Amino acid sequence: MKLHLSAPQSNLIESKIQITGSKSETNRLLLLQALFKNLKIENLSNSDDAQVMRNGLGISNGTVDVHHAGTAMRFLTSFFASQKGKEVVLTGSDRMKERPISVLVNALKDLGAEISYVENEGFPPIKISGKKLSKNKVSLPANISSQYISSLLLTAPSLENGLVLNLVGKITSVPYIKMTLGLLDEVGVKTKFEGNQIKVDAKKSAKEKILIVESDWSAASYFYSIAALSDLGSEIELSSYKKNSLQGDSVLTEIYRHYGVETTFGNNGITLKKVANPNLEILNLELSNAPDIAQTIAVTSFGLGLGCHLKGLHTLPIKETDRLAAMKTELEKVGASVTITNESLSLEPSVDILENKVIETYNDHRMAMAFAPLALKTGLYIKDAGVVSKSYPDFWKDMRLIGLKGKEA
Ligand SMILES: O=C(O)C1=C[C@@H](OP(=O)(O)O)[C@@H](O)[C@H](O)C1
Ligand SMILES: C=C(OP(=O)(O)O)C(=O)O
Repeated sequence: MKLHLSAPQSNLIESKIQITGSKSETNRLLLLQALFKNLKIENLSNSDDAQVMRNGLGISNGTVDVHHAGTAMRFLTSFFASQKGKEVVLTGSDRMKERPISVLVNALKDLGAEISYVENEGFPPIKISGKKLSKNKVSLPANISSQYISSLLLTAPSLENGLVLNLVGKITSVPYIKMTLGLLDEVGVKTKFEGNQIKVDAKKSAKEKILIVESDWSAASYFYSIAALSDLGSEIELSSYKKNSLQGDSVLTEIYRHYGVETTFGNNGITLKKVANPNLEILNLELSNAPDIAQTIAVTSFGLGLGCHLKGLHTLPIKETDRLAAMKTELEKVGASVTITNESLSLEPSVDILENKVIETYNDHRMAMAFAPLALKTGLYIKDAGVVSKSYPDFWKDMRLIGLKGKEA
């Protein structure tokens, strides 16, 4: 589906949006619910990624296809490997077959797991014969993806003696590891994270508990971008968010002050207000702890004609697409001057935005959602706009609530 986006009637935006539950929290809690049957979960994400995670957890024998869902692939690998009697082939989309998994497979094999590669060494699909894992200490690189670490941590309570992880190298996407530990703590699992070592105690059962998933902060980033690109006085209410969030992307509240957007908390949510014009200085950010909002920030900067230098982006090339290369290609299409390295993206200040260009989305929900706010400044086309359902199926419906109409082209 190709959508043509055009500016709303007025760039003074006033709206209230209820955003779906965090995809990251949801996929963690679904796995923990499979280990601790009496957990109840509310405000679950309605994303494709949550759906494939739920479906996968219900399969004991046969093929499990997680499509594009990275956390489902990584989290289910440890789950199946440590569940005696599970015999599965864990596969995904063509892109998923290019997203490396050897760090996790090697760690699980060191713990005694039985895993083999079905096609290419180091990549999905993988054949897993679940078994009781005897060992409980393992080292693994921490600078490639935090998901490998979260995967082992989530499964750790079901191991006979818990688990001790020694993390090698610079730890990336740290807030996601802390989210995992925070949720383990919430269900009563004892954990300790000191230096480069994480310990998780074994736990066979948990008390009945209702866990409420906070709405998705990465999804909130697109409304921050809209607020930044809109007129002074715009006000957008989003729910349901809280101040002491487990999500690292809540750093948006600080980052978007640079663009004149203030955040206030209240009524089980946040209100974004455009209170000032943007700071015209180049925005320098190190985003290794919030990789998923890099695309949003780059487009906001471009839409305001501002320069930015975003680094700490070394994980972007192995996500849904090579996000650095994709962002360079698509931003240059609309007139940006972009420089990328293997871990950074820099934008020169710009004056013109080329209108009615067709933005490719590369099977990446965040390519579609990051570019959508640019419609406040110029008409543009979004190709394969349905990709948003990976994390935010109601995205285009909510864009219409904001006044941003997408017409099928
Ligand atoms: O653990 C998680 O829920 C996630 C971790 C991050 O991946 P990396 O740790 O590979 O950066 C992030 O990009 C992804 O959207 C979700
Ligand atoms: C990278 C992402 O997800 P995953 O790694 O789970 O596919 C994302 O949602 O931006």
